[in-house]
Amino acid sequence: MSEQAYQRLWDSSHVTLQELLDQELPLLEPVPDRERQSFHYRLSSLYLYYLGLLRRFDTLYDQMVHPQKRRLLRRLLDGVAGRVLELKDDLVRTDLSEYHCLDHVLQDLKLTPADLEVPIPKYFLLEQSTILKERGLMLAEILSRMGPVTSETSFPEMHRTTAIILLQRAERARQGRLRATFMREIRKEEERDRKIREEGWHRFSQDQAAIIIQKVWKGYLQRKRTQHDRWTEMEFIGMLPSAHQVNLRVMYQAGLGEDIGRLRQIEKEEEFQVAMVKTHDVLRETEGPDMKEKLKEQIRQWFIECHALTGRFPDYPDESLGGSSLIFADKTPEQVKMELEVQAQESKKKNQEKNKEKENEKKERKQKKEKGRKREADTMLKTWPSKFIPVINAGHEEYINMWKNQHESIHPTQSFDPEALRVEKRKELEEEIRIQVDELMRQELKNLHLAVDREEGKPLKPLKKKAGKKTGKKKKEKDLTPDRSVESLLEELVVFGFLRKSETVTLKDYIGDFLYLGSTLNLANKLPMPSLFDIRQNVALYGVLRLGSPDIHAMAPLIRSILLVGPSGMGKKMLVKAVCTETGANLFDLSPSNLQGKYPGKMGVQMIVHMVFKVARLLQPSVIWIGNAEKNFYKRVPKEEKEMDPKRIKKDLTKALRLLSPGDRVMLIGTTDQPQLAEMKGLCRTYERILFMPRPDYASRFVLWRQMIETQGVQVTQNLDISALAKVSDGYTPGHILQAIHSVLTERRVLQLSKQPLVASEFLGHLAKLEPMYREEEESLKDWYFKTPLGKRKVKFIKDQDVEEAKLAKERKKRK
Ligand SMILES: Nc1ncnc2c1ncn2[C@@H]1O[C@H](COP(=O)(O)OP(=O)(O)OP(=O)(O)O)[C@@H](O)[C@H]1O
Repeated sequence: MSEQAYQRLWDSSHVTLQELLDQELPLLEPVPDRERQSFHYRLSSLYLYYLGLLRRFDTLYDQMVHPQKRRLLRRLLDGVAGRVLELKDDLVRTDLSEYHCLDHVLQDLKLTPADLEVPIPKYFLLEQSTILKERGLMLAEILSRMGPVTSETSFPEMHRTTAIILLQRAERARQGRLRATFMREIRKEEERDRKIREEGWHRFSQDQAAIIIQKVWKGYLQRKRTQHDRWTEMEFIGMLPSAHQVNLRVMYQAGLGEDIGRLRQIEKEEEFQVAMVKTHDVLRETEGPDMKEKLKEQIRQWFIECHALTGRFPDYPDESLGGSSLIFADKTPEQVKMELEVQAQESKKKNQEKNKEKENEKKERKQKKEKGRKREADTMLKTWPSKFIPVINAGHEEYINMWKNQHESIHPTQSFDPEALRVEKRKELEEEIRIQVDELMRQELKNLHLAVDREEGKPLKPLKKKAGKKTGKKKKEKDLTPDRSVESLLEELVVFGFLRKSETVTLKDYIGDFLYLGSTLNLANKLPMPSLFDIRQNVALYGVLRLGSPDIHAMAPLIRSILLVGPSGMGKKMLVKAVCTETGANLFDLSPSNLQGKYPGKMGVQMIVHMVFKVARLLQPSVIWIGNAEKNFYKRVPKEEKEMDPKRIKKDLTKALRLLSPGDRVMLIGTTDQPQLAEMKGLCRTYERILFMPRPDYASRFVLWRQMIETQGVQVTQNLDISALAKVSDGYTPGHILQAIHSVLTERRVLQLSKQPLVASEFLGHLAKLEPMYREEEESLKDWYFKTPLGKRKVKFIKDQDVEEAKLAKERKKRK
């Protein structure tokens, strides 16, 4: 795509953005609970539109070359991503569930399930590629120093004689097979000769022979042609995948174009960086002295005017209040003075009021609890004020003022706009000079106070105590390793196996389809179970988008931990690895089994938790993974695990988690397949979001079979009935399906495929050997989920709805 095409895409994106911003205000108005459905619909459509915008801004930021436009695009991209996260939060509160059935909204907006996929901004990895490489090298170096890895890669030892016997046996078998084939051929030939001898050759005339050959050949040709026509027609109507040779070339060319675009970006960015420094220096030299003098003159004028009006020189505004910039905010000197005094008085009043409020609050809380139940019946739904809308709005305005409809003719080489750069740098310089001038003028004013008013100038007290108190409430973490470098801590964590090298798995590799009947099930008052698509989407939202960018993390609703709950083989570990791959995060392993025998005692646990969280924060983004998370919260520790003492980490973990604040891109991800064994309160308090993963449905199983077979390098043909496989594998997890595929598609079987096509029945034997997930197991997991805080609220909501519907039905009957 050319730069002009990207500009057009940008222009059209802002038309959509404008429409969305217009829809934002009405959302802030509270809506009664009975309008929940329409409120949910509005939220969902906004969410879907923002997702579309996120996709577009990602493409634009990835491909546009102009450095100034890219800076704005980055802000817009982060803003929209943050807004998506906020809307997701609102959706969870409205739906009382982590999963949302948006099929009807998709249908109304003429979108496809692919539009619901959460795009992962490409810059997450591209812009930190060097850091990631360095980190990878450091890890590899530490691992290599530790010596060869033991158990995992080593093979079972075999005695020499046994090995020779094995080889001999294999060789004799090979020779035997060859001889058998040879003998079969000889026997066939003998048979043929015998038949000819007995029956004699059938003599054809030349014409007869020609006709027979033509008949066979023409038949063969026609069959081939018909088959080819049939395939092309099937391809045309989308019943068969199209031949991929064409796609590969096109894809390769597109990829090449994108890479060239990125190289041009780097070139233009470097040019822009040099120009920024140069412009700043030039402006400071040419306009700086004038600016300084002018500013001094204006401030002096303000001193004099104030003195003439109030009889004394004013107090200089403190730097924390904006210094002299406060003076030039289109206000008279009296107004400024009044405002400053009022602020000082207000802060005093507020302190007094606070004490009173605290007492009142206690009383109110009691009353509220009583009223709570009554009020719940007529709750009001509304979205929380957004932190990202102001960012998006500012970006939108900047676009309208500077970049709207700018076509290639204005910046043919995609170099920066020097005039815009000068305006920006001038503002920066003004601010810089203002701070210097403020210092000087503060001194001058002090002298004036002494000389004329004969008093010491009182510096205005900044109103920062309030803010200080708030942050002061949070306990500061005690550094248990103040004298150790990050490198040494890192090395220790690697040596003890707490910091691991994560496998490269992308989120796209997590196969799973959309739930197409969600709203229909909802209408029938049946609770739809989440699909694998929903799970992938939630992991992208909670894990990837939050950890990928510091700007998004700092402002988005804070989520420090998630818990993946599902039967074994559902891909929980795979998702943890995918989060690490997509964001370049470090993977720390604090699973109970990994802690066993390491860092004993109370102090030991405290130290390891401290070290992990400290390094995770310093080298963010980081994922701290706890496998079998239920063990940390066991209701009763099993006898065989008493020695492991899995609960010892619980306290320190919760404490360390609480200390994570916005901007600390560290996420705790727990995985468990037996949450029932844990005590609910502790588990739900530690893990803020619980993502339930039930067994895959038919649609997901269908794509799982197809894609997993294809990733083994096997083209799925019509001989393989995937639908039948999807049907019979109900109850099996993706892990099971993968296992069955691995058992069937051995190297030998893959080589035979051209002669002996793959059929569904081959998989059945292997599948039957695996233990499926039984209904009781699934029911018990579901029961557990509906006892979690969010699950409980959902169940209660459905019950209330049922009661209301029953009432309405009764009333209707009475009226009849
Ligand atoms: N949706 C999926 N798409 C592709 N592969 C999957 C999917 N789900 C699971 N797998 C594969 O199945 C195998 C088992 O997955 P994984 O070990 O992540 O499951 P798990 O839920 O963590 O199991 P456990 O609870 O036993 O630890 C892995 O090889 C993984 O790649």
